[in-house]
Amino acid sequence: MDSAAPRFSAVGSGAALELRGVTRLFGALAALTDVTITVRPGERRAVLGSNGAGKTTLFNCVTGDFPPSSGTIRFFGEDITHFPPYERIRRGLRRTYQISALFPGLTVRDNVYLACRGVSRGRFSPLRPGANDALMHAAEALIQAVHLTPVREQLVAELAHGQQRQLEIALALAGAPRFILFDEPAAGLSPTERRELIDILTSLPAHIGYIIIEHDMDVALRVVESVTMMHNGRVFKEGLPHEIEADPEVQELYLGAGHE
Ligand SMILES: Nc1ncnc2c1ncn2[C@@H]1O[C@H](COP(=O)(O)OP(=O)(O)OP(=O)(O)O)[C@@H](O)[C@H]1O
Repeated sequence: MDSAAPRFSAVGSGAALELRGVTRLFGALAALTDVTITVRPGERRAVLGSNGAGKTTLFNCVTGDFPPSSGTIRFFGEDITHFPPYERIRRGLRRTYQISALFPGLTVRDNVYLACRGVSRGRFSPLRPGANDALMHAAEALIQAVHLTPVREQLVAELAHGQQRQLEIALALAGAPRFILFDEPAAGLSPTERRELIDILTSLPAHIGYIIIEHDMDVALRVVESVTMMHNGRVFKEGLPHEIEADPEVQELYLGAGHE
């Protein structure tokens, strides 16, 4: 993204997400070792690395799915290292999963509405919402943001795979997030669906930063302005997308290892 520098200055200078010396052990295995990463508000970062590099473990530590063994994690300046996941969600952190978390028997609109309702702190009537319901308006806006307006009345089970992935992004956008962790959003997508995904991610509001784990380099490097390369649970390299792409060590370690 060429306009990265002006976009950052417009959204603030403190860190959105800051990991300091994060280590995560599973018995004798160190899935993460002394990982230090700083992501600014509004920044979009790819975390790349071969299988087992520690990418998913990194996400799990940030979301609170399991805590780090040592080190600290700050979210917009606040130490969240030992917060339960829901407290992180309340502060505007979201995540998508490789495995779908959708309700297949409900429509697109109902899925997004329920997500909006789930992260809202208001009280609700048990009656079905009307068209003027504020949360319903919010849901419609999110459906539009992920290009699903034409299929909003369809059941999720009837959607194409790519549309389901788009819907997952809408759910992550519910309730004014400040930062999103995207876990391989391009997995299993067709070339057309990948282009659509790139369009959706690059059109997100400027203040929403994210980290994306993505094996598809064509997608990853087009939707971020910075890259962290991991290897064996450690940060191996950081840089701009074109620097990482051209780096001989990265090419040998990752690009040459079956990833295109
Ligand atoms: N719950 C767990 N229990 C034991 N070991 C785990 C657990 N989760 C991850 N690991 C191990 O930690 C290391 C890092 O795994 P992780 O899933 O974070 O890597 P990854 O970079 O996300 O890989 P992939 O690209 O295959 O998803 C691996 O050796 C993995 O086997």
